Amino acid sequence: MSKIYRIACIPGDGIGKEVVPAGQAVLQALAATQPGLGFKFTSYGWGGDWYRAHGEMMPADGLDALRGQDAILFGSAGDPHIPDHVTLWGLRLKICQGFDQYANVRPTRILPGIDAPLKRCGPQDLDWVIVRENSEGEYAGVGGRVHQGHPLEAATDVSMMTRAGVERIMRFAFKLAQARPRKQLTVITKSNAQRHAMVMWDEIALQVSREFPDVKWDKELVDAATARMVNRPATLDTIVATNLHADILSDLAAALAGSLGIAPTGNIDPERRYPSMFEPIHGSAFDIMGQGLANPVGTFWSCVMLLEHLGELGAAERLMHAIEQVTADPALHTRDLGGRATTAQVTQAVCERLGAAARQPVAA
Ligand SMILES: NC(=O)c1ccc[n+]([C@@H]2O[C@H](COP(=O)([O-])OP(=O)(O)OC[C@H]3O[C@@H](n4cnc5c(N)ncnc54)[C@H](O)[C@@H]3O)[C@@H](O)[C@H]2O)c1
Ligand SMILES: O=C(O)C[C@@H](O)C(=O)O
Ligand SMILES: [K+]
Ligand SMILES: [Mn+2]
Repeated sequence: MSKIYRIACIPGDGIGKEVVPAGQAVLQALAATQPGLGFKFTSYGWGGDWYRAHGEMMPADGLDALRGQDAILFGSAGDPHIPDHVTLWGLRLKICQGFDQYANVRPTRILPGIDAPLKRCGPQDLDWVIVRENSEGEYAGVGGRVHQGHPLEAATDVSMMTRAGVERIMRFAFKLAQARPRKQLTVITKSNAQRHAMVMWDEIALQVSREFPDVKWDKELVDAATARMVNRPATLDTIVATNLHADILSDLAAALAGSLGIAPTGNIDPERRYPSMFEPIHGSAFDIMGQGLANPVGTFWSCVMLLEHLGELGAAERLMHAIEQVTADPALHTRDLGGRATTAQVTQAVCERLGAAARQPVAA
C-alpha cells in the first residue's frame, strides 16, 4: 500500500534555508528508492523575510495551515536584523507551544568518522538522549518589564512549572529510558538554589520513578552535570532536564560529539493531537549563512527522527545508515568538522548512498 506523507517545510532563517531543502532532497531520494513511500511537501516562507513584509514571523492563523500535516520539518528562527526574542517567540516557540509539543528529544552519538574533542571518549562512551521539557519552565513567557529606560526599571522572566507539566515530561523520559538497552535515567536539577519549583521537580521525579521499577535513575545538579558529561560520559544514558537547562546541555552534548551541525531534535506531541516538528538543534548560523557551508547532517538525522515518528522504521534505518556512510568519509566533511565539503556535496552523497541521484538542486 502506498503512503504519501504530508510534510510542512519551514526553512525559516539563515542556514535553515540551506539545510531544509537538503533534508527534503534526501527524503525525496528515500521515496524514489522505496516503493510505497512518498512525501508531499508544502513549504512556508515564514521567518525574518516574512516579518519584514508582514510585521510578524508567521501569519496569525499559520498553525491552522500546519494542523492537518503529518509532520513539520523546521530550519531555524533567527535573523541578524531582528531581535532574537522576536524571531524565536514569533516562530519556533509559537509552533512548539501552540501544538503543545512538550517533549523535545535530542539524541547524541559520535557518528562514524567524526573526530570528537574528548581524548578519552570513544563512540561507545557517548550515547545519550536528552529530553528537554518544551512547554513551560524558563520558557513559560511569564514576566514583564516596566519603567523602561528609567533608573527604577524592572524586568522579570518567571520560570513557571506545573505538576501536570513536570509529570508528563518525567513519565515520557522514564518511558524512553525504559525503551533503551541500559534503562537508565539521570534527572537534572538545581534544587539547591531554586527552592520551590525545582524541589517539586525532584519530588515528582521520585513519584514517577515508582511506576518504572526497572529503570535505574539518579539525580545530578546541572552544574555538576556539565563536568560529568566531559569527564564521565559513559555514566550517562537518558537525561531529562528543564527547558533551559536542557537547551544548554544539548549544545554541549553536540559539541562533545563533534559539532553543533550534526545534532538533531524532535519537538514531539506524544499524544499525537498535533503534528510534531523536527529540526536540527542549531540556529541560523549568521557567520556562515548563504555560503553553502552548513552541515546538513543535523537536519538529515532529524529526518530520521521524523520517519521514526511516522512509524517508517525501515526508511529511518536506511537513511541513518546512509548518513553514517557519509560521515565515515572525511572527504565529505563540512568545515565545522574540519573538512571542505559543501552542503550540496554532502546532500548529494547521502542521496547516492540511498541509491538515488539528488533530485532537486540544493544551494551550492
Ligand atoms: N531552533 C532554532 O530556531 C534556533 C536554535 C538556536 C539558535 N537560534 C537562533 O539562531 C541565531 C544564531 O544563534 P547562535 O549563533 O547562538 O547559534 P547557531 O547554532 O546558529 O550557531 C553557533 C555556531 O555554530 C555554527 N553552526 C551551527 N550550525 C551549523 C551547521 N549546521 N554547520 C556548520 N556550523 C554550524 C555556527 O556557524 C556558529 O559558529 C539566533 O537568532 C538564535 O536565536 C534558533
Ligand atoms: O532555546 C530555544 O528555543 C532556541 C534554540 O536555542 C533551540 O535550541 O531550539
Ligand atoms: K533549529
Ligand atoms: Mn538551543
